[in-house]
Amino acid sequence: MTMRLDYLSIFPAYFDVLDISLLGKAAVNGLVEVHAHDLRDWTHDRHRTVDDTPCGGGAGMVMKPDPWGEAFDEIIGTEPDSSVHVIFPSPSGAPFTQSAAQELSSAVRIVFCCGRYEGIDHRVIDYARSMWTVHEVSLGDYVLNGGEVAALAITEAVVRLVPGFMGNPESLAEESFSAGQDGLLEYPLFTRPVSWRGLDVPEVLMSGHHGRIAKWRRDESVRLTCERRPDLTDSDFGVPH
Ligand SMILES: CN1CCN(Cc2ccc(Cn3ccc4ccc(-c5n[nH]c(N)c5C#N)cc43)cc2)CC1
Repeated sequence: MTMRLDYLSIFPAYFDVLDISLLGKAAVNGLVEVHAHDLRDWTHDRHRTVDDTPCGGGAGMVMKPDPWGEAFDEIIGTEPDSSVHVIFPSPSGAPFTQSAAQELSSAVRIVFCCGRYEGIDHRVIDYARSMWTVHEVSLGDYVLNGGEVAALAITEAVVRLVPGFMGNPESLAEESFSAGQDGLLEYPLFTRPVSWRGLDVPEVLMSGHHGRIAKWRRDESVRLTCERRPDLTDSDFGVPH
């Protein structure tokens, strides 16, 4: 089943990068189909205007609803369809998580609505909710200038989970935030040479003793998680929930 990805933005060139690397290969293999659209193609004035001043006053500009509505009609259609997932990256969105990426990896169609300025007229989101499955998501607690970078990050997190995308699906099982790791951060990784600029690979990893190696890796994951992500640990026992 091919996953269709659409990107609506006033900077559609952001998504040219999706033609390279693994994502480009997935497109070639027919796993994903990528379409980037310039929102200004649905404006009708000489200046191709997409923004206006905020009702009620305030700083900056707000994206007008009209171009979004006309773009939706042409790109998605005018009939409700809950199988279409419409993603609005937003600083006020719910934190995007690995489980959200996992859920979206089985979607047949995802449309990314990349806002700019101070954001998109809220009626656009309300309309989309009346038609499709809408996700207002945030990458994290820092401010970006628009939704494009978030759309690229979410795309990579989702598409790499699509069956057939990753050459070695086993590598997905051992990742941070994936269910199999009990919510722990990944342990430190090493490869050859064994000694590099006076720094050596931990001896246990060269011992060939799989039990000791597994214990060292688990201990390192717990240590790192307690140090860097106490929010993921249970303070009573120092281990993840
Ligand atoms: C009255 N004030 C009240 C505070 N706001 C705050 C504000 C609103 C928009 C923008 C710029 N912008 C426009 C579209 C858009 C989408 C995503 C993101 C985004 N930022 N950080 C993430 N993790 C993001 C994601 N994902 C930013 C975006 C910046 C700051 C301004 C108006």
